[in-house]
Amino acid sequence: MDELSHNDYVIVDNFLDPHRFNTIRSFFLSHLEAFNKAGIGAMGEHVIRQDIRGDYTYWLDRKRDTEVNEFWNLVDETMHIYNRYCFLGLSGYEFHLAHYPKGGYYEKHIDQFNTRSNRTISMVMYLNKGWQKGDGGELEIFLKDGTSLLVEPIEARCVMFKSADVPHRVVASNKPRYSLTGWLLQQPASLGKFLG
Ligand SMILES: O=C(O)CCC(=O)C(=O)O
Ligand SMILES: [Fe+2]
Repeated sequence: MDELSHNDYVIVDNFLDPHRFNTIRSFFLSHLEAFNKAGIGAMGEHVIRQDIRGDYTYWLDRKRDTEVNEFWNLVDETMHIYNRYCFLGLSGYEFHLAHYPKGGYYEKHIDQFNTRSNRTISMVMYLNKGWQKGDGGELEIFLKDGTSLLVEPIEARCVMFKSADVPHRVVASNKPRYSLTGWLLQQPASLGKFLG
C-alpha cells in the first residue's frame, strides 16, 4: 500500500494463493465461450476498435458468479485495506475476465473514460500457467520519468496502479493470455455528476 502511494503502481507476486488461482482459472476456462469482443469507452460511447485492443472479455457479477466467492472476499479485503490505510473512500468495483488470443494487444491508454472518472485503482491478476520469456503479452507501464517497465503476466501475479495517472499498454501476446482485470471505484458515477 505504501509502495502504491509513493510509486503510482505496485506488483504483488502470489497475490492469488494456489487455491484461489485454480478456482478462478477453472471458472475462466469454463466460460471462454461466453466472452465478448471488448470495446473502448463507457456505456454510452462504447465502440469496438480492433486496432486499439484485441481482447475478449467476460464481465463478472458478484450475485451470479458465486463460484468465485473466494475472489470476491479478497476484493473486499483489498478495498478495506485501501480505505483504512490510504483513505481512498472506495465504495464499489467492476471486474472482467480477459482473453487475449495469440497476437492480441492493447494500445497505450489510461483506465479512465472521458465521461466517467470514478475508476481509482486498476488491478490486473494473471492466470497464465508456465509463462516464459518470449511469450510476449507483457504489460508496459509508462513512468513519470519517461522510462517504462515491462511486467510479465505470470501466474498469480497482481499489478495495481492508479487508474488516472499511469499510462500503460499490453504488448502483443504470442500465446493466448488470460487475466482478471478490475477497477476499485470511488462514488458512483451518477452521484459524481451531482457532486461535481
Ligand atoms: O492485461 C493487462 O495487463 C492490462 C489490461 C488493461 O490495460 C485494461 O484492460 O485496461
Ligand atoms: Fe488498462
